[in-house]
Amino acid sequence: MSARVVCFGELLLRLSAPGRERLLQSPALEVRIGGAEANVGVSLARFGHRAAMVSTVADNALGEAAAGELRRHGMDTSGVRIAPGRMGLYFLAPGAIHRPAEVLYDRAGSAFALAAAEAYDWPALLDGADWLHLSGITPALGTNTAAAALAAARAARATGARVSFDGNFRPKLWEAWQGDARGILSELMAEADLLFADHRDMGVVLGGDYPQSEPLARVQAGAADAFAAFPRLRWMACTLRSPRNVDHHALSGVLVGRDGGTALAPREEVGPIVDRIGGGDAFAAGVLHGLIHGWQPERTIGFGLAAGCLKHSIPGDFNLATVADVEALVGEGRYDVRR
Ligand SMILES: O=C(O)C(=O)C[C@H](O)[C@H](O)CO
Repeated sequence: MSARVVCFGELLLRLSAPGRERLLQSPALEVRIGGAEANVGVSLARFGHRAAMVSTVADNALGEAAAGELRRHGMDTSGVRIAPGRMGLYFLAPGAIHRPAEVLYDRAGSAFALAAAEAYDWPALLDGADWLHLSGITPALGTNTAAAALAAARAARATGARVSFDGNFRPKLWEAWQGDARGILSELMAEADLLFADHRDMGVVLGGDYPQSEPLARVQAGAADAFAAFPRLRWMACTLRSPRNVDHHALSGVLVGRDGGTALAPREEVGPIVDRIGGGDAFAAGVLHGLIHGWQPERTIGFGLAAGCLKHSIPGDFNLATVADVEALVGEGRYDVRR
């Protein structure tokens, strides 16, 4: 079964230090294309869905390369606008062992951030869409993108498409313009059918405090608050991440339904990590894939977690795993050489 999924967000160039170096430790930076919503779209395209990107890129070679990279991985970019301005950048030092990864954004005033909400013709862009996927990064970029994200979500409701929203709270971006994260994120979450968020996101948005010591109980308490606050919401999902160190994490996944039913994917040891950026987006694409297929919650969350784990083995922001790769990890003989 293939669905049409429209993803709306900024395309970024990621400039990372080679290997495990610190930024500019040597005079080289590796360039990749990323962006949380595009990462979800590429993964869904690899899973066989009709994934379409809606964005605005700069009218220069960098913008063309970013859109081209999505096409290379099977996304429809006919909804990507080209406008004067610059591409957003982020610099990454991936860290190692006890030195955490560092992200430095350089995206203020990008062509995407400057695009007015009215630049997007949502009824046309969402024509035939089964799902719209958004994240909390887009509204964190300023008033234009916050208005555009809300217009997209409301248009999706009007056309009958479901809305998937990943909280992706990025404090540095909200602080840069003193945006009202709580008010804006809660307006967006109110439109969502599916929310990727944990108790920390719910703390930011609803002000809740989750003193439970057990991680699953905290997530369930956050989910209960989300379902009470947002009547449209049907599912909430998140990963539970326990870092052993920067290069090795234990990951599990949780999917909570409005009826309170909780499906838990058992913990996986993930390490040594090759590249964790985009792991949450790969998980989101995996969960969406399961929901599109109408799978039972246990199968859906198992697939989502396996997709997220596989991303940690792949350099760059995109999860290039196929359905067969993910199913091989969920199944027997997961580490056999495939020949
Ligand atoms: O951090 C951002 O805003 C990005 O979109 C870059 C990465 O692709 C993203 O964080 C991965 O989820």
